[in-house]
Amino acid sequence: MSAQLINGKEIAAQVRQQVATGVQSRLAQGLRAPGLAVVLVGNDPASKVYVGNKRKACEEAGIVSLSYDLPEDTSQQALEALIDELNDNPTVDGILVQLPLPAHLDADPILVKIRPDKDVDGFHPYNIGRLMQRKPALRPCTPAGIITLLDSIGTPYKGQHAVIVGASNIVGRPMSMELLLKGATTTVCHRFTRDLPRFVSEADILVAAVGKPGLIRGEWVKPGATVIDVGINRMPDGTLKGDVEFETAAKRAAFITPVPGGVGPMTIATLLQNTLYAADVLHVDQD
Ligand SMILES: Nc1nc(=O)c2c([nH]1)NC[C@@H]1CN(c3ccc(C(=O)N[C@@H](CCC(=O)O)C(=O)O)cc3)C=[N+]21
Ligand SMILES: [Mg+2]
Repeated sequence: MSAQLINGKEIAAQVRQQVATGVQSRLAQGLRAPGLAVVLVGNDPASKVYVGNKRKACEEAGIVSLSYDLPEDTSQQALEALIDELNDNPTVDGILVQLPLPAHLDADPILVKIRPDKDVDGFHPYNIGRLMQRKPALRPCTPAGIITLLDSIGTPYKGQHAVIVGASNIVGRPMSMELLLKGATTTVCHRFTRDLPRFVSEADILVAAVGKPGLIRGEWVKPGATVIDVGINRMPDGTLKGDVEFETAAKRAAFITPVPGGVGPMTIATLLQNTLYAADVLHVDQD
């Protein structure tokens, strides 16, 4: 392997420590600790693990985590009523509704209902619009966390070709806006892209966010590229595998993120940053 590993776990720990310091400084000023409401509907085992990790990370940083575990058969109306209540609760700075929701629920009206200044996932159309118009407010956690990783290795951005594989609302699309804001020339590839290997081979910065294990072949990677793997694919043997064929890609790349221990921990650390930002900067005197 010639690539240098980007240690997301370590950088995430540093970010969480910075957040903890920010929380301490609020307390020293006589302000309350930031509060994050985490809403989980149903019993999806993966969601339970993720939500558990988020709550634990909050508590370690001194953020108060308010848990709302709702039954699988929760109605759209009941979930929307909870959002109204959390929007009006002055001790709640951030609201996170874990996705995916059970099939009978429609996520869009829920996400639009969250007050944009409490939208710590950055999924509200207001926050997406702000990012698109290069005045980001609350930014989606995974793409923002990836920018923290790229900054940590001194990525030059300007003049670089960033290629994003995957065009989802939560990763690919906001990732393209983040990289464009940094001055990269940005291409988004997706299921209808013809000749994916050609685009990948031209990427100075490659972000893979498709959810297909090993889709990106190591031989496609441009020598010296920075490779960011967002894929978290649970294999039948229980191990996690990224979207990038790691061993071969690492021979050609200059920098690469591992799975696990790369992007995933950064998503959670950025959620904590967003919650502190919502409390410190976007605070509207509700109380
Ligand atoms: N409203 C909402 N916001 C989200 O941010 C959100 C969501 N819904 N739904 C699901 C996805 C997924 N996601 C991850 C967070 C951390 C890890 C993470 O910590 N991964 C560890 C491994 C964890 C494991 O072992 O499974 C790692 O990559 O090292 C992974 C995935 C947040 N998501
Ligand atoms: Mg606020």
